[in-house]
Amino acid sequence: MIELAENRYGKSRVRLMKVTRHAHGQTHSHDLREWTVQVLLKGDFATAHLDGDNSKILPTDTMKNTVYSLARASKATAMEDYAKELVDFLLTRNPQVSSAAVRIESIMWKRLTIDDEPHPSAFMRGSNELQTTNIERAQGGSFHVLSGLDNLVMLKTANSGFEGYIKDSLTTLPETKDRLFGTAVRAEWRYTSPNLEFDALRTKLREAMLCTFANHDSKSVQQTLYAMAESALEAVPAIDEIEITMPNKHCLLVDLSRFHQDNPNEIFVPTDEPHGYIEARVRRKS
Ligand SMILES: O=c1[nH]c(=O)c2[nH]c(=O)[nH]c2[nH]1
Repeated sequence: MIELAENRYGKSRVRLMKVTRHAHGQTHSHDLREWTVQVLLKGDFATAHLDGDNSKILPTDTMKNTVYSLARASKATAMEDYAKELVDFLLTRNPQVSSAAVRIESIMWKRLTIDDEPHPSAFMRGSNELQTTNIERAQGGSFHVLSGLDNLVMLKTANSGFEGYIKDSLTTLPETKDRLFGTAVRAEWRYTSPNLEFDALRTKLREAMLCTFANHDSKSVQQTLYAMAESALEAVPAIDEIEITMPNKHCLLVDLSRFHQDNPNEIFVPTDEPHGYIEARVRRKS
């Protein structure tokens, strides 16, 4: 006997750019947002899978159109608030849907500075860092808000060592008090309420993590990751849990002795693969 265990469907990689135009007399200024949206629905779709009956299927093409139409209508500035509107819209119009989830990844655009002045309508790509949110709600239930960031690439050239680890017959790694520490942070935190100043909290949380990364006297990636999580939980009381992933993007010291040169931690080979993979979820004790 075979049965349908679980299913969900929706539209992925819906790319959207929104320009908000502010007019101030003769002058103008624009805000720019670029989002990649995913919509996923769970519900009563068994007959579609089992019988080929699409009568309960909202086409994913319609979901894509909904993303654009609601983006036009929405006054939300934080992507969390727009995602909530999208979830509500889909649940209200589709009783066959038991829960709706929206994920948004926001691309970093920065305003150009020209002649020391912020330009009203020209932007540059800030970095490949993404700001993310996942909003989910069941029919009649409340919102679950998980926000985060991805690919926050950072490196520190001091205050990082790695010593005192297990040594066995396969150990080749030398102990070091002074190494480069490069990483690309992925983080996801859970808000305890769906009604918050999401943009301001995100800024505060991100700043706290950056500050800890920069200033931490690191004995390992593990210790710094935990310290960053702790500082995020301290900076933003409205979250109760954060998961952080930090690859250890090794920078290997080049042996220059073959050329009768010293190398006092100046010349490295940056490597991507293989890399260490460190992950932890840190939460408030209940
Ligand atoms: O910070 C580190 N943690 C490890 O677990 C580890 N393992 C390793 O080879 N180098 C490092 N660095």
